[in-house]
Amino acid sequence: MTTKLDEPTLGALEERALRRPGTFGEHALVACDSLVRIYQSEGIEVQALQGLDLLVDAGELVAIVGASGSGKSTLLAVLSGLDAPTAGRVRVGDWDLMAMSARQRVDYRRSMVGFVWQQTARNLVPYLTAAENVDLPMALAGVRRKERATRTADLLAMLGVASCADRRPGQLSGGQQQRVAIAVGLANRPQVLFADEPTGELDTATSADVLDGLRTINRELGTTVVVVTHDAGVSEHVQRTVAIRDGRTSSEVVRTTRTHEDGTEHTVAEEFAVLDRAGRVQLPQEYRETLDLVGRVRLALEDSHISLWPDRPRAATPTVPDEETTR
Ligand SMILES: Nc1ncnc2c1ncn2[C@@H]1O[C@H](COP(=O)(O)OP(=O)(O)OP(=O)(O)O)[C@@H](O)[C@H]1O
Repeated sequence: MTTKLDEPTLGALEERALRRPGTFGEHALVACDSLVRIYQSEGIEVQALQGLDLLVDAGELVAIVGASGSGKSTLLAVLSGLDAPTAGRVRVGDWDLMAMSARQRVDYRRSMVGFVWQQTARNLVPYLTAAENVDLPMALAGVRRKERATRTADLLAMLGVASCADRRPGQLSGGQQQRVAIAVGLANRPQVLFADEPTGELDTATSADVLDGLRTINRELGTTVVVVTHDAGVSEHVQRTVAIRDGRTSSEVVRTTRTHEDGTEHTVAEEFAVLDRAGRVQLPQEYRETLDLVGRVRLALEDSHISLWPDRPRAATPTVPDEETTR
């Protein structure tokens, strides 16, 4: 989106980011604090990230969803060390991505993080077999041949593609290619695997297989996984889904498994709005439409919650139903 007059200036955003205390998300593995990324394109400013906050704990499997243009790829480019934000802070493990030299950036990309991209051609070398593709990053990192062979076999087996070891990418289905790509991304034991639309070119059934592969490696190896997608259906496969809107985190869905008294289990999905550090909260569109919330709204602090309702004559709002409460 283009810059509007009432949007904060870059200077103001930078100043705000620097004012923040340094402890934000100190226990998280991935911490994005007020990330801003502004592109200059033919004299027009595009604010792809507008103060985005995101925390991911070690061992989590998180999906980041958002409409086209919401800033997902920009965020992933920053987290993968390919792009630098205009302002804000970003840390992955002990790596401060704002202060890395070119050399450190290469080390970071080789040792700390792994990637799976939407285009399989970007993930796999076409003239190498699946096993050779998994072997390659380890060979470049100087891992001994025997250890490489064991790890390659283990990863391909874990991802259900052991039988594809001697085939080239062109001889594999799209889903098999992406599962081999996950193995390649994990070869050098990264702490985090970033996947950008890994199921974007696949049908629903094959997508489920690939997501299952991500869940398996998250569970078996403990690798933290961040999947970026425009497919809201992915949220059914992960514990936490973070929605991005207009370059900011807007809401989160957390799925937990609860056990009934009779021992049966069921999954509960709870939606949360995300309050940013300036106190802004984005109300879900359906809430705004249902209550016709536009422009100025009434706000009241209650004992345990905040009430918010349309700015209409008082007679029309004698009580505040629970549904109008923000969380
Ligand atoms: N290199 C660039 N130059 C100028 N504008 C850019 C550039 N890259 C991205 N943008 C703009 O930044 C905004 C966010 O883009 P981004 O690609 O991060 O969104 P996205 O959520 O990944 O979208 P999609 O799902 O379509 O890939 C968009 O308005 C886009 O046009």
